[in-house]
Amino acid sequence: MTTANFPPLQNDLLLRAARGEATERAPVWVMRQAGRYLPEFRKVRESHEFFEVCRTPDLATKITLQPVQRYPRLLDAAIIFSDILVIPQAMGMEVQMNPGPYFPDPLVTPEDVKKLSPVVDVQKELKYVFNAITQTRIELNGEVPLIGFCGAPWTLFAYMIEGGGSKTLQKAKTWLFKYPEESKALLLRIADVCVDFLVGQVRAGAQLLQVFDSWAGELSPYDFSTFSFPTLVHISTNVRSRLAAENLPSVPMTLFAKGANYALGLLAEKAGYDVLGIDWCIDPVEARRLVGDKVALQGNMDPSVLYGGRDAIEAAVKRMCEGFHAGKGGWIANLGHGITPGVDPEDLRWFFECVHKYSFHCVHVHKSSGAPVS
Ligand SMILES: Cc1c2[nH]c(c1CCC(=O)O)Cc1[nH]c(c(CCC(=O)O)c1C)Cc1[nH]c(c(CCC(=O)O)c1C)Cc1[nH]c(c(C)c1CCC(=O)O)C2
Repeated sequence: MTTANFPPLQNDLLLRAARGEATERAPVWVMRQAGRYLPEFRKVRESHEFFEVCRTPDLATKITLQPVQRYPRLLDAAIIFSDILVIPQAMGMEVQMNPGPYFPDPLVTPEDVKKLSPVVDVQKELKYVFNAITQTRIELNGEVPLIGFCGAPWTLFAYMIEGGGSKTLQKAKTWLFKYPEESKALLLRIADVCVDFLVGQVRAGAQLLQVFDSWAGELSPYDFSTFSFPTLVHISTNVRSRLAAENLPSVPMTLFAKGANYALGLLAEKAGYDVLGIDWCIDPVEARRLVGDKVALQGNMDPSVLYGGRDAIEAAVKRMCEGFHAGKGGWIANLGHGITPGVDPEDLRWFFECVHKYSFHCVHVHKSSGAPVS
């Protein structure tokens, strides 16, 4: 099976919105949509370890499809079931999930970089992700596009040094400020693995790529532009040139730099992504003002609104739709971060239904009256 003979795509709302084209309503999906809030996901996890699921294409495919099957005609994208931490594993580090990420042997000083594999054969090390993507593309049967992803170098660097989650990122920041040159070298080394990984995902069948810089918001604007931003540009530039050189589809690219709302103008202007994801700490109108019409936006309802019941969800979705539709440019409806365990799957269904209802309304009114919606 090659990319050319996958089943034809029946719903291209996501891809059109990502390219900034007008859509009849906003496409919608949610980060972590195949996850612990779903009983069918937890059922699979009862008998399989987290990374075992990632490494077994049958299981990764099954879980990727779970939300698509549960919410037929409501969901406009699938995202491959995997984790950002497969890159540190491919670079030679051990990572466990118990229940959060845990690295038994993190990088403590720049000396430890020697412990990483000198050359990473991404095609071999992450073949299981590529196989899962190809299998999912086949089983999706063209229903919705499939998103591939990776972690951004700064976020991965932080995990590799902290050895897991952290409130202050004290160890990772010690590296940045004490060993800036060694830090930049390691960040670029991770970025090169990201490039190979993302290109491989498109070769395997991914139709849009998202880079998650989940810890971008922990950096000052200066440190973000010094340490993270150059690696994000490295990724977008090299992925695009490699896709062109290898005659692969030029898929849209999304960057979600969580918390880096201070950098939205810079990112829209110079990072080289088609879509910028935003969290809930910025108003959609303000985000659109900062990025102009250069990129599509993705986001941004606070995931915790999903705990607030139907009226709260409907009001928040309506407000979000009005905010995003008030400006020009593409919009992909999403949460401002991943969906959390404990959300009732029926409340997520309601979120999708509200996006269908209100984003249609906004576009419609906008077009027919020529005036922004009140
Ligand atoms: C930081 C990060 C990680 N992983 C990821 C990020 C970036 C997005 C973000 O900021 O949330 C990305 C990720 N992780 C997972 C996906 C799958 C696709 C999807 O549904 O979006 C994606 C895109 C599955 C997962 N990754 C993980 C789970 C839950 C683990 C389980 O099954 O027990 C899932 C479904 C575990 C994971 N993986 C990670 C953490 C911190 C945790 C534990 C805490 C948590 O669950 O949020 C690292």
